[in-house]
Amino acid sequence: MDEMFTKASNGFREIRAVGVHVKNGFRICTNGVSQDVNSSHFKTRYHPPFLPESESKLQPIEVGKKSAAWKAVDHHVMDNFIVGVGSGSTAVYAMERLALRVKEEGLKILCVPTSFQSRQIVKQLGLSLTDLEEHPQVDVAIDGADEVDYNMTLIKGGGGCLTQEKIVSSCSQNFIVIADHRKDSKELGQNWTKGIPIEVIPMAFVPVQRRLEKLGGTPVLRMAIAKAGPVITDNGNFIIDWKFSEVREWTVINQTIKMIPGVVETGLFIDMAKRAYFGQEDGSVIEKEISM
Ligand SMILES: O=C[C@H](O)[C@H](O)[C@H](O)COP(=O)(O)O
Repeated sequence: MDEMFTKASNGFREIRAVGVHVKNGFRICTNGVSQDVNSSHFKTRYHPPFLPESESKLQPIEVGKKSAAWKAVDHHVMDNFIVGVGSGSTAVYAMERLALRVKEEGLKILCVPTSFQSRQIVKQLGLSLTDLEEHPQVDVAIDGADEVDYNMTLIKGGGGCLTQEKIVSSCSQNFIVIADHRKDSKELGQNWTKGIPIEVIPMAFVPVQRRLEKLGGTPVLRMAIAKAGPVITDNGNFIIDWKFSEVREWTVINQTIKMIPGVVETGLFIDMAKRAYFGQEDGSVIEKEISM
């Protein structure tokens, strides 16, 4: 495993050396890959077309999601891998790509789902399911995000699946984020304005809301759309969306919120992802990696 990822990183570094000219902060390389020359973090752009031409009927945002998902699956999934499969609309494209690779290349992989949704899709696509009881160590987890800041701190849980997603990604040797370009922010809250999702035990939601109010910002109990009452998570809990008022020290905030009795998990993913793929509307993919 380690050797494989080292090889991949080395491959990127070799690419960096063949730059021919600089445009818009990217070093444009002879092989169609370009890299950021300004950032301390490592940033690569894969130029279109990445997807087959048949994808031209997709909406531009969907092209971005699908390009990012395919790139991540193609780069990071190998034969005999245990793969954590995320939740949400972008993760669906990753699962579809996994199914295609299983069919075309005969890959043998087992999928650990992160929600009822991803478990259903894995089954529908004929992929093989496993769980953390059978495989507590996952080779790679590939999942979407609601927002990703410059430091690769994430907000997740827009679809209410944060707790199982965080458990699976914490068991993964490699956690890869896939998203369309709208999720790529300098600071949290720049593009995602719905707040940080927090999963809470139902009987504790009022005391938790009060404690969150003392931290500043506005905690809002997430209400269901096609059901009376609140959203119920896959774990039978409620979600409070904490609309924060300012950029914070997220590690401290995360620890503070997690210490409130009744809080199950927060949608802040800190120091978990090292690499993110952001799909652009033209089908190109920008990869960001935090250098360790
Ligand atoms: O609870 C949902 C998950 O955290 C999703 O991964 C996240 O909301 C991103 O979803 P989408 O890919 O649909 O934007």
